[in-house]
Amino acid sequence: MGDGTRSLPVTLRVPAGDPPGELAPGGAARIFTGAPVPAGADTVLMQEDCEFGDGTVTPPPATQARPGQNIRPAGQDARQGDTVLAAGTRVSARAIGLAASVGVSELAVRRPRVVVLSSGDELLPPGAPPAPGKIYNSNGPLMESLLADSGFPDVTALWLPDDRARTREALDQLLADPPDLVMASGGVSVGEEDHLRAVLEERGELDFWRLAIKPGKPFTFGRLGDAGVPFFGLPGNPSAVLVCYLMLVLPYLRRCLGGEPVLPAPQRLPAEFAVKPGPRQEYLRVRRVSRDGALVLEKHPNQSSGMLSSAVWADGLAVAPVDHGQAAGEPLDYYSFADLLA
Ligand SMILES: Nc1nc2c(c(=O)[nH]1)N[C@H]1C(S)=C(S)[C@@H](COP(=O)(O)OP(=O)(O)OC[C@H]3O[C@@H](n4cnc5c(N)ncnc54)[C@H](O)[C@@H]3O)O[C@H]1N2
Ligand code: MOO
Repeated sequence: MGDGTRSLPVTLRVPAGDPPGELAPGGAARIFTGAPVPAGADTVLMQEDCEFGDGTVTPPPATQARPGQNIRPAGQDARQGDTVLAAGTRVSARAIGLAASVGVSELAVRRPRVVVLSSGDELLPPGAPPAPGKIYNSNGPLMESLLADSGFPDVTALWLPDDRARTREALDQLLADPPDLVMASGGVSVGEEDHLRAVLEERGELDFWRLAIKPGKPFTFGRLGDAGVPFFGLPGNPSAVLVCYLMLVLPYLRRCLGGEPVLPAPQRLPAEFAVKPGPRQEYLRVRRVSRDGALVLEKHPNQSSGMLSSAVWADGLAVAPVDHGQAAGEPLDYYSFADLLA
């Protein structure tokens, strides 16, 4: 470093990409952003702060320079032997960037294979002409897309009719090459045509049936076949599928993969609406709105579990605890869809 009065000969030029080289004592190097610091140099000054002569440079007074400035030390991001991505880390774009920065071009990943089942004789595939008594299968595409949005793209989607023998056959077929998880919608309530839960009991075991949540009451969990493939039986109502996936299936998948936390921390926000006490924990489709500069929760007026337009209108879920009533203005836990899927 100069003392501000002495001009130094520029003896070296170090473009980015060149090997470091060595700076002779008493000399200065012209160096470019991204270039390695030559041996013998300990400080980089910005050219704007220097004066240039014919092959010489006059640095600013030493008081304006700090040794090491403008140098990124080797090992600043990661040192040899450091774990840069711990097991259980989701392979995000950020993680891929970090792996690439340490020269890693391939990562060993666990990518669960999920089978999505949509059950019901009333279901038509979207795109088919409408027909009396039929509705479009929204849960299949919803489940597939929720899985893809949360990092699980390896999905096989199947349709099951309301038929015990064919349901049995389909489960046997998929157990010939067991996936990591089966997620079904519909057929888990108490109707005579609800066969999935019955076949689960034949072909595996039912761990539990029914939860005190709204929507999602007939939620079913069990294990299929000798492999004990986890089976999530989601109720057929589309908003129940959305809530049960975000609050039950996705946390389970994350826990299996070692990713913590499995749920984001909720935000506590005042609700603009009153809550009536009820026997089930309720997941309300809400959105955050700004009122007089403060964020509050607005509830969609129609919370029917059969509809999805309210889920598209909403930007998240507010949770009303069991047997809990409150007046408008009191706070509730809120999870944004973006946080839940991140
Ligand atoms: N007697 C009782 N009936 C019902 C009860 C109950 O406790 N006792 N619970 C109700 C609740 S809560 C729910 S949720 C539903 C769930 O029943 P299932 O899981 O057996 O579902 P399904 O009956 O097959 O379907 C319910 C509803 O959702 C429609 N659906 C089904 N699959 C799809 C799909 N892939 N895409 C779009 N919509 C779908 C289906 O047509 C029904 O309207 O049970 C209540 N009944
Ligand atoms: O789960 Mo049901 O969706 O409570 O209506």
